[in-house]
Amino acid sequence: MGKIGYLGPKATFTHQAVQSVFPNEDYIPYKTIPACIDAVAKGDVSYGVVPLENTLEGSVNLTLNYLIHETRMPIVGEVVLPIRQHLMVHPQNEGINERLEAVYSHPHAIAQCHKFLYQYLSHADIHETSSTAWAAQYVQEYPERKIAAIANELAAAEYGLTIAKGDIHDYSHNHTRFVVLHKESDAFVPFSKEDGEKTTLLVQLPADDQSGSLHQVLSAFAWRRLNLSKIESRPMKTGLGNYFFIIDIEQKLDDVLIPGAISELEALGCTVSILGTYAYQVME
Ligand SMILES: O=C(O)C(=O)C[C@]1(C(=O)O)C=C[C@@H](O)C=C1
Repeated sequence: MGKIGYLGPKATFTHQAVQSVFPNEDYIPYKTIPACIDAVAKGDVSYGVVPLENTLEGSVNLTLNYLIHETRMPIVGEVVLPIRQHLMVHPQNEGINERLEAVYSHPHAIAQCHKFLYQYLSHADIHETSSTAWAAQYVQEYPERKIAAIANELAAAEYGLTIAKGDIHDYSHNHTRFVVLHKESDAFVPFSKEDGEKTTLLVQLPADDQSGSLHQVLSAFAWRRLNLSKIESRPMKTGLGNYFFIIDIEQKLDDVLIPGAISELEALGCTVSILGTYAYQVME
């Protein structure tokens, strides 16, 4: 299977996603999402796993931007995990919640707990880190400081922290989609079960902006009865008002329908790239 890269350090949510898809393999943690994607491109690891979207916070922009603008690595699989966020402190600081001076975590985790932080910890400074587990490790290293991390149970155990308050995410339906990347677009992913299939397209509208262009794009899918599960616009970074559209279709690339839709979009003057065609697994 080769080595599997992920957004580390040990005990991030991404680490959990990796373990659920690739049990008992060699894992390599990377400090950032771009470093993990580049490791796949350079062949330092065979597969890379990075977060893509959260139910409460939406897309992980860093992942999307890097995959679109910097290093196009095919998506070969997706895993969806339930996300439970906990507030954790060094055991020496148990019971000091009201006197906490700062809270550390990944921006997405902080955003998932906004209401909790506003209600109970508005006196504390909030610091963003490259991952939740990085924040937990930092709290472990500074027992003399009155600080906490927001991270998962695995991180509390890995870094010897005490959970001061469990399940602090603002809405119970909290899930994150993680994508599996590989240099070969048809690489095998050892899912224990498959819950569905998807194809992700990147569509650029014709340069001469005309009324109804997006409507025509959507029609190409609608009359073929291709169900879409997501459409999102992302800046092309060429000027205000210039966007790509990322479109998820609820099926794998076939011989007729999706190629037909792509040809129709190209005839309309769109530029279309396939970011991946893959199966996904939903973990309980
Ligand atoms: O920091 C982590 O533990 C991650 O795996 C990153 C990440 C994210 O980017 O969304 C993954 C899942 C949670 O939604 C919060 C953080």
